[in-house]
Amino acid sequence: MAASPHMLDAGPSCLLYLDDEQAAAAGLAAAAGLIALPIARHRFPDGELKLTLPVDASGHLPARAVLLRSLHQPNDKLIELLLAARTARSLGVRHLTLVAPYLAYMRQDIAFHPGEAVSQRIVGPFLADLFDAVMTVDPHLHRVATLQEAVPAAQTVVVSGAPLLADWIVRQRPGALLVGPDGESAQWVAQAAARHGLQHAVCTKERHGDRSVTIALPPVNVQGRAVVLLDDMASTGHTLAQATRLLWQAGAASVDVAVTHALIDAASLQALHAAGVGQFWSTDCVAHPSNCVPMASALAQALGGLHA
Ligand SMILES: O=P(O)(O)OC[C@H]1O[C@H](OP(=O)(O)OP(=O)(O)O)[C@H](O)[C@@H]1O
Repeated sequence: MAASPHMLDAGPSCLLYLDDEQAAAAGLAAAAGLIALPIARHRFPDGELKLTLPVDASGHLPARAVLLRSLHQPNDKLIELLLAARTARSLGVRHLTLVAPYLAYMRQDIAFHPGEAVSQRIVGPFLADLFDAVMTVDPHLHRVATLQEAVPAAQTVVVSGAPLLADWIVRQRPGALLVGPDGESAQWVAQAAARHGLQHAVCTKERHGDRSVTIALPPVNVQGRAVVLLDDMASTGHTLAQATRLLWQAGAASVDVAVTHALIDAASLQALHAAGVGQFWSTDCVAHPSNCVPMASALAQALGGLHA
């Protein structure tokens, strides 16, 4: 079936997803009123990938489509996006939106040493070349003001997990003190605190290496307070572990953690608990046992705005 102007006007009509994100796709499709269609994957013995897109009886896809792919552990996934997006175009998709709840390769935004690849400046345009629009949640854009700068030439939409994390936190720890572990987290901590009239403060952090950071607590009295550390992501967990130790030393009554992106593995999470973290909560941007805050409704709402 060839794409008609009517179909283009009708908004996205399908949500394409890879087979390991069936649950996330079902949630987003239901919230957004889309039909979820799986892309089948086959890995050849030599490691190469074959994708098969879910075409209709005449071998086509709808004129508008959304591709859901959260980009944690991203290296294979970037090849998937390349194969899927180019194939979708050849099968009739004229407007293609990437929904990447976690957007990878945004953290290296400058060359810290001569010769380093500035990944954000390479992966962002790569995605812009494949997709008409790119949507993500709380991207890590330290020295870049907007996602549009990182992903030029595509329409960009940023959804925040902070309000929904705040709703969760206030139910679990009413009256908590929200603390951000570094300057960049201030944007999310302030937003979450304002939503429920919570007190908040932000640490300062110096990063020395992948697993080495120095943190200083803000000048706020944490004695006897239920503290919730709020950040965009936990990866090795060293940032949150160090902040947690300092908060306990300063007399906090409890320290829990809420993050948008739970990139942390089981061993690092265990180390975080050993450092004094009580509960560890996350949105479902990255599938993880700690997921307790679904993002489907917020993403669906943003998709509606994108295609309105
Ligand atoms: O769990 P971890 O391994 O500690 O990583 C997570 C931390 O890293 C990121 O900040 P980062 O230090 O990269 O901020 P920067 O952009 O200021 O370097 C992120 O915002 C977290 O605070």
